[in-house]
Amino acid sequence: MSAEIIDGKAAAARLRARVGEIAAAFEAVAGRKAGLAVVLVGADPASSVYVKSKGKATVAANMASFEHRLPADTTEADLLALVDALNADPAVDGILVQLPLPKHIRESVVLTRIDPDKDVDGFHPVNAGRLATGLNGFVPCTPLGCLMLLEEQLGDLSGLDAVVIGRSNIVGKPMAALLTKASATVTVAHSRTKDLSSHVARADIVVAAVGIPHFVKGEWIKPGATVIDVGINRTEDGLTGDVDFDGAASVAGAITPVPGGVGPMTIACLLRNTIVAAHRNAGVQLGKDAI
Ligand SMILES: Nc1nc2c(c(=O)[nH]1)N[C@@H](CN(C=O)c1ccc(C(=O)N[C@@H](CCC(=O)O)C(=O)O)cc1)CN2
Repeated sequence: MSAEIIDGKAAAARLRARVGEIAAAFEAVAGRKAGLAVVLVGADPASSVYVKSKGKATVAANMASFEHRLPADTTEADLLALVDALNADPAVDGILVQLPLPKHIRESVVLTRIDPDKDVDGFHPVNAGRLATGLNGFVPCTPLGCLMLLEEQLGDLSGLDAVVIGRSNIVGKPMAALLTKASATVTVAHSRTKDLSSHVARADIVVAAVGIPHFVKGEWIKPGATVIDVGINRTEDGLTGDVDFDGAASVAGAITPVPGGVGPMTIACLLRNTIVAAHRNAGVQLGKDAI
């Protein structure tokens, strides 16, 4: 193995600590804690663990956590009523509805009901539009975490060739927008891309977000490239990413592991978005480069 292993756990711990400092200062000025409401419908085991981790991390970062666990047969109307109540609650700066939702609830209807200024997940079309047009809004946590890891690793990304594999609203599309904003030259590849390996072979940065274990082969990677693996696939062999880690690590310059790479950055960036939301909602100034 020649690649440097990018330690997402350590980067996330640093970001969480920084958010905690800013949140303590916010409380002193605003006279209240910043607040994050997390809503879980049903009892999917992985989602349940993520929601618990979010609550713990929120409290550890000096913010208030409001957890709402609803039964799996909750109606869409009842969930929307809860979102309306959270939108109107001045103690709540950020709202997150854990995905996936049960099949009888329309995800897009629920996500577009969240007040865009409390949408710390960055999934509302208003925030997607803000990101696409370079306006200030909330950026989805996983791609924001990937960008932070990339900038920590490489510094300025301008002029670099980047391939994003996957075009979901949650990761692929916002990741491509963030890399474009950082002046990288971006290719968005997906399941219908012809000759994917030739695109990957040109890339200085590869972001894999396809949801297929070991989909990206080591022999596709350009020597010295930086590889960001967003995949979290539960297989018989345990948790694996979308990249053939051993193969890619033997040629890449740097690579994120799974677990311990991008995943921990998702929750750290959620805290980051929440403290930013709190400052905006309370009209308290936050330095441009504070976080
Ligand atoms: N409303 C949202 N729903 C979902 C999101 C999201 O950002 N907003 N992302 C994922 C799940 N997720 C957070 O919600 C999440 C996924 C993974 C991790 C993480 O730290 N993973 C660890 C491994 C942990 C494990 O064993 O499962 C790692 O990669 O090291 C944190 C958060 C879908 N839903």
